[in-house]
Amino acid sequence: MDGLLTPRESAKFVAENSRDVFIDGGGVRRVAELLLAKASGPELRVGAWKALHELNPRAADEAAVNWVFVIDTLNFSFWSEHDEHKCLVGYRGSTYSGYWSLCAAVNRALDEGIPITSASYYATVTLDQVRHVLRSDTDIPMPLIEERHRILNETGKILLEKFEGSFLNCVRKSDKSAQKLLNLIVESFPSYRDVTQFEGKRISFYKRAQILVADTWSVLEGKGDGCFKDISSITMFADYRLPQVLVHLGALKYSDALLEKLLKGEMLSYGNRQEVEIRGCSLWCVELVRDCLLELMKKKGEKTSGEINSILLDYYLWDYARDHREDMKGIPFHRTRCIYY
Ligand SMILES: Nc1nc2c(c(CN[C@H]3C=C[C@H](O)[C@@H]3O)cn2[C@@H]2O[C@H](COP(=O)(O)O)[C@@H](O)[C@H]2O)c(=O)[nH]1
Repeated sequence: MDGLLTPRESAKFVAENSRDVFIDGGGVRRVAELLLAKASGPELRVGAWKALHELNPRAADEAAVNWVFVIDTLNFSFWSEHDEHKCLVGYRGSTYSGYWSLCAAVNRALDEGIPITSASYYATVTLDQVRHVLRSDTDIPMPLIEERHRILNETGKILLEKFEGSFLNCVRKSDKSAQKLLNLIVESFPSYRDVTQFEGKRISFYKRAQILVADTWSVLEGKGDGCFKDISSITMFADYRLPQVLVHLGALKYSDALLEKLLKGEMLSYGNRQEVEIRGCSLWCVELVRDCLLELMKKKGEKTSGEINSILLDYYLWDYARDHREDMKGIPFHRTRCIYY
């Protein structure tokens, strides 16, 4: 698309023109120092994706890649009106909420013999079948079920038409370039086109397309088809959890007016100026944290097993948000109901 800024360019432009969201330099450094202590630990490496998360596939084969594809095709909008009443999915003795409830539901379906990760199935799956696959153990269903059904049909049909029904074929058309794969995803699959306007410019965050590239890199353990030479060009994923944890850690600040609005639980529509500022400043904030962390590591002479990139920082901060839900209760996340994040 002509004149469309990349996610990194978009984030920089938004951060430079933001009125209600601010990056705090001291907070950025404190987050970098928090991460420095973890730099040589088990979390900040590609293997953590499997080691730390029991629902993620163990394998690095075609089926695992197609699991990632259907998960990230549905990886959006899990928040509920009231946090105490939400969709929950019980699976193999544990109960999962939010993003993990999606993974649990998909794994439960596979255990039940429902081929939910096969394009030939979800290209024509019915709404009732999707309701069954994503069913909640509470009376609160997973949000946007109808949209999830529409997107499954749309995406499945395209995967069959263009990539013989397997996302691995799409990966193999990317010449092991993360950026080529990112562009192939947004050109081929409409629901991944996370683009909007800000101050008269066309901007992109591509949250689900970027996390799809990242999760493909992770499930393939950064090897073989997943050995993307430019994986570090992928930025963090502009969702609704990262801004919350960045505010909690003091790296991001909201104006009083915006904070008041979020504390009241007011919805922000997709593409609204304040919603764009939250997403853009969060993305740019993580880029600054990464730069600061790499600087600190150089000074300290810290060596790590692989390159620290924005994906690994994002994964760590997202997991941190999950593990510190109680501590973060006073910090509101922004409520946007959409299919993009
Ligand atoms: N920025 C960022 N956003 C992420 C993820 C993930 C899942 N990735 C994990 C899976 C394997 C890896 O090890 C990652 O740890 C989901 N989301 C987004 O969060 C929101 C759901 O939040 P909650 O309601 O609390 O479950 C929703 O917008 C969803 O799209 C991430 O990693 N980064």
